[in-house]
Amino acid sequence: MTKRYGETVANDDVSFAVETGEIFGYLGPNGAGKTTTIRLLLGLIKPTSGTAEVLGADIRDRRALTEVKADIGYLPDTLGFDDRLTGNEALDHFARMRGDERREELLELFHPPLEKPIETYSSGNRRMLGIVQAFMHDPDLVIMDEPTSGLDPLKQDRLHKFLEEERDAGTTVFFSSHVLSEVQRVCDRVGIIRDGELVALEDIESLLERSGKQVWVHLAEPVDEAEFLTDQMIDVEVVDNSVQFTYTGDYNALLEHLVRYDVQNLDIANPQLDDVFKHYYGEG
Ligand SMILES: Nc1ncnc2c1ncn2[C@@H]1O[C@H](COP(=O)(O)OP(=O)(O)OP(=O)(O)O)[C@@H](O)[C@H]1O
Repeated sequence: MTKRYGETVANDDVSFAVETGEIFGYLGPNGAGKTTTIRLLLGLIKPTSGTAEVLGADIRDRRALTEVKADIGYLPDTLGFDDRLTGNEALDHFARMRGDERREELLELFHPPLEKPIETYSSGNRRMLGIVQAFMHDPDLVIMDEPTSGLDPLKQDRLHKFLEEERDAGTTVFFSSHVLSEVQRVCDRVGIIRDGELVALEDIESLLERSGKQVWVHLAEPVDEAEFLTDQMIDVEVVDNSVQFTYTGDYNALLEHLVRYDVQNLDIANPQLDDVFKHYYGEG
């Protein structure tokens, strides 16, 4: 799909598939184009060119999309509730449109103050009401725009566990985020969007694997950069006797290289998604 706003290409020929029963993370910084994709998928805006299918319905086919929406849950970035309603009244409103067979069960996990008007809610309480609303009709597919924003760490954790349970029960989850650690923790696959373009589309494991190892070495003597560094070491930082780098080459070659030095301390770890992310968003 492509979506233009005048000169701005908010989505530039974005193409991906989300498999049934997976948690797909849609990652990118502010303004990258995540909300645009989500609004396109829900038929709230029209693509400039291209199209997509959601649960078999073409997003340009209003009638087909309306039919499948009974099986879709949607958590928007800003909730379109009438603020004068109480939480209960808002949920009643959505229940009349789509059903609410899981309402009570969800309210045990996420419990906004239902008797109060929404205009008095904190952002976390708004988000919780939105989560209950998105799941209470037991949808097959849930699309969420930054679902954890505004939630405290315990509630975030609760949502992550809940999403994993839903996925295990067969629900398909698509959510956008700019929080790398949450995508790394809960998602099966990730699409990374930058300036409207999809720059990576992979399962988390292979994204991390392809991204090498994070190595930290402390030598007995100051590091002689000219002698020590090889082409397979990238993002190098040298401070006195210590050197830190991302290693992308053959592991045996690294070990053979290191035995030539008096190594006092060594740490080799998988990169965090943050480090991977820097490759896509860092300068150059
Ligand atoms: N209605 C609009 N009119 C003009 N430009 C828009 C409109 N909606 C979005 N844009 C532009 O499209 C680009 C992508 O915006 P979008 O909201 O999709 O990003 P995002 O990744 O969801 O960002 P955030 O994380 O801040 O919500 C931005 O440059 C934004 O300014």
